Order: sequence, then C-alpha cells, then structure tokens
Amino acid sequence: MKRIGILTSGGDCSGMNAAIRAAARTALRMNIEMVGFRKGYLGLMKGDCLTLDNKAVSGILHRGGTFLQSARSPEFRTPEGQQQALAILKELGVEGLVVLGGDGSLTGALALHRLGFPVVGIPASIDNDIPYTDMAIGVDTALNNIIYSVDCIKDTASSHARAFVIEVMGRNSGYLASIAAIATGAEYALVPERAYNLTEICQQLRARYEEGRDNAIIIVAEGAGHAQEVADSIKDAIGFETRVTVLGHYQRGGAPTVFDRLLASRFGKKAVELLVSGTSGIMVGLSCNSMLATPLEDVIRGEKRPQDEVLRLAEVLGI
Ligand SMILES: Nc1ncnc2c1ncn2[C@@H]1O[C@H](COP(=O)(O)OP(=O)(O)OP(=O)(O)O)[C@@H](O)[C@H]1O
Ligand SMILES: O=P(O)(O)OC[C@H]1O[C@](O)(CO)[C@@H](O)[C@@H]1O
Ligand SMILES: [Mg+2]
Repeated sequence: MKRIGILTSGGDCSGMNAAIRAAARTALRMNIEMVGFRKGYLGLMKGDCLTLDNKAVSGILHRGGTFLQSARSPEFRTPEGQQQALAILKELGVEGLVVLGGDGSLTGALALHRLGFPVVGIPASIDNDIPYTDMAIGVDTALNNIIYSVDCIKDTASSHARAFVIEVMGRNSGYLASIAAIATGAEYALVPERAYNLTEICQQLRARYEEGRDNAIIIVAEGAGHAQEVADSIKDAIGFETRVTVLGHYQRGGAPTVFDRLLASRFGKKAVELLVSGTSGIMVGLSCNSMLATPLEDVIRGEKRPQDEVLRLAEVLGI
C-alpha cells in the first residue's frame, strides 16, 4: 500500500487524537502516506482530507476531541453514499482505511469492507458498548470526568442533606452509570440493561432518610430515563430534598487519561499494521491487556453485556 486514510466518526472521545497520531506515525515509518478525512464519513464522501505528515500530528496527543472532527452522517448509510465514498477513495489513490468510532461507525466500516474495500476499525466511544474489547478509547477519560463531578456533588449533597439524581451519558448502555456508581459509592445506578422499581427505591431512600443518613446519590444512564423525571417522581416520597444534575457533553471532553493515551496509541499502531499486512474487515480490541483482532461481522452481530463480576460487585456494595 502506498496511501491509506483515517477518519473519526460518531460521538467524539478523548484519545482519538492519540490514535490518529500513532496510526500516522506507524504508516510513515513504513513509507506509506496517510490522509485524514474531516468529519467522518461526511468528509470521506466529499473527499475533504489533509495529508497527515509528522508535523500534522504533532502536539495533538494530549488534546481531547478529534482534530479531524467528527460527524454523524445519515447519507453514508445509503448505498449511494457508500458508492460515492468508494469513488473518492479510488480517485485519491487511497488503498485502505482506518475507521475510529462507535458501533454505528464500525457498521459503516463493515459496509465498505463488504464492498471490497480494505478497512480496519478502532473502537472509540465513551459508551463502551462495543463487544470484543474490554475498553474502547475514551471510556476511561469519561469515567474520570464523571467521578470528579459526582465527588463534588456528594460534598454539597452531604452539607445540605439532599438526594441528587445525576444523569450520565449512555443512550443504550449503562456502563458509565454502573462503573461510576461503584467508583463513587453511589446508592443507585439506573441502567437500560436492568429493570428498576422506583417505588422500592423510594421506600429504601425513605428508610435511609429516617436513619439520619445525610445524602443519597442516584446515577441514571440517559438510556434508563431522564434525571428530572426520576427526581420528580421520587422527591415527595423520600424525605430528602432533591436536586438534579445532567452532566451532558462535559463527560466526553478533556485531556485523555494515561490509560486512554496508551490504549489509543496501541490501537492506532496495530490497526495500521493489520491493514498494511492485507487484513480487512476486522476491529482491533483489548483483551487481558493484549491486542485482539476480531472480524467486524462478529463485532456488529455481538452484544456487549455488563460483566457478571461487575454486576455482583455492585450488588455486594449495595448499589
Ligand atoms: N448501518 C450503518 N450503515 C452504514 N453506516 C452507518 C450505519 N450505522 C451508522 N453508520 C455511520 O456511522 C455514523 C456514526 O454512527 P452513530 O451515530 O451510531 O455513532 P457511533 O459510531 O455508534 O458513536 P457513538 O455511539 O459513540 O456516538 C453514522 O452517522 C453513519 O454515517
Ligand atoms: O453528541 P450527540 O450527537 O448529542 O450524541 C450524544 C450521544 O453520544 C454518546 O455520547 C456516545 O458518544 C451517547 O452516550 C449519547 O447519547
Ligand atoms: Mg454508538
């Protein structure tokens, strides 16, 4: 291969820049030119790209977000959009593509692979809802952002003897909510993967209030309900005065943690090595601290369930 491309798609996350840098530097060492497409599949369909030489990827490792920018592009879901992308890749002489993103973006990568174009995927989504990797890029940074906020809220909750309902991201995934609850000692994690009973929760919170406990933290994954609605339906029954915080997009930004910088760098290097060695239609992943390569077909068909051990831990800790 003489020229390969890279793009970041879907919700951005911290560590994407580190992966782009590692991928570009790996390619350059093999005398392969790398181009970066702007705004994910949108830029791919338009041929909006820049050359990623050593200088272009300098000074980006520690920055959150993605300097290539990201987007959600409904047009790329259509056969016409995909054909347009293939025509651009051909016109630019790009012979392979690295795609960073979540489950949706990786489904797009699989579509290109099925059309005969060489693609390797890198899991990058704070949702951590992608199977065949213990962690996706960005998850660790998002969790650190969340626990910093929850710790702060706990201080004020305790001063005022209040209950807080805190909403975190996770459209279909309760990973951030459940790990954040374990890491902050929250009382409840409401997640889309597990049914919950607000009447029971109210009874338990009321008992807690009557025992004189001075605060309660309920973390809600956005896919399990809106924090304001949860608060509205419990506030009159629990005794505690109740407040709501929606952490929102704050969670997705910020300097990547060491874990994310290292994981992203490993993924970027591995993805390019696999692509150049002639492998296509696979996703790199992390398993037991080793690099894993899994067919995108399996990744897209699969489902990432919360680990039993983590669920048991939450149960033992009373969450
Ligand atoms: N079934 C599909 N076929 C082709 N392309 C797809 C498909 N699903 C998603 N994509 C492409 O990937 C883009 C990003 O997908 P999506 O919005 O689901 O985010 P994601 O990659 O899952 O990231 P996150 O969930 O972390 O925000 C879509 O806008 C679209 O361009
Ligand atoms: O930034 P947007 O497009 O509003 O997307 C928000 C969604 O993206 C995610 O953060 C994943 O990146 C989801 O958890 C969330 O629902
Ligand atoms: Mg997704």
